[in-house]
Amino acid sequence: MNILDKITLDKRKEVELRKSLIPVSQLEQSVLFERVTISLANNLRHSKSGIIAEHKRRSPSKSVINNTLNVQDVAKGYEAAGVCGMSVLTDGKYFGGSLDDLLTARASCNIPLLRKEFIIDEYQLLEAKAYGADVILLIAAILSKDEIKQFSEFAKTLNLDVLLEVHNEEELHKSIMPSLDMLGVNNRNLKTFDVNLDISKSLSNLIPDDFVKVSESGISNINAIKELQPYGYQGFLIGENFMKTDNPGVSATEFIQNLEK
Ligand SMILES: O=P(O)(O)OC[C@@H](O)[C@@H](O)c1c[nH]c2ccccc12
Repeated sequence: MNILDKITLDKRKEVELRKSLIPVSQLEQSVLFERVTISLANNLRHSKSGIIAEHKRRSPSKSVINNTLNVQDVAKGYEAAGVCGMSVLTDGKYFGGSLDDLLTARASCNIPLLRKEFIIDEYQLLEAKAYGADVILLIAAILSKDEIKQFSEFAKTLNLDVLLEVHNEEELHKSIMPSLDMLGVNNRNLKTFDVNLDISKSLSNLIPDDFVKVSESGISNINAIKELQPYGYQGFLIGENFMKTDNPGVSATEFIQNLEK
């Protein structure tokens, strides 16, 4: 079994337990259900740099990235750096994150927050909303076309932006539908962890112009972004490059200043 199958299998069990612990009616009572969300897609459309900065403590491909930071400082630092949005990993087992991280980030900044999660159930979208997300991620590799449609349409009823992630042409073809806001190309193969920026380049012309194009993973310098911009990318999701430093906010600040120079 590949790692993605394993993560998805574990996630199904986890979500069943979560549902038994916190009923939908309770999630819907969160004050954050009343909050007016901020659109990441809009921010990206109007930004020169288009950086989405991620909070990621560890990953199955890299083990520990940073264990000493706290989410509050990272969120404040990213906001001060002028990022378009922040991605918060909420998977515990493989990435060391939690929904509490999302809530802490929400309490610490006013930028769009992406719940970075392996979504396999509508319940997780209600959680995303209840814990303060503005955007959800849907991963084409683990979802059917019908599920992508169902989850993205449900997200829109909650006023959440939808970022759909693909890694190859087949995933892209099954995914294109009007209920998505952004199309992300993951440069990392989630089954093998190989990273190659050429994937963003080769898929770019197959993505219709009405979606904001986002390039994800393995971006470690501004040259990578300068190379990807001519292919129409307006968003760049960066995790490790910032999180591996002692001060991700300062790293993001310097990165954005150099990029906008
Ligand atoms: O740390 P990186 O290489 O900059 O990558 C960030 C982000 O793209 C990556 O964490 C990611 C992209 N898609 C995902 C899906 C699930 C978990 C994680 C991810």
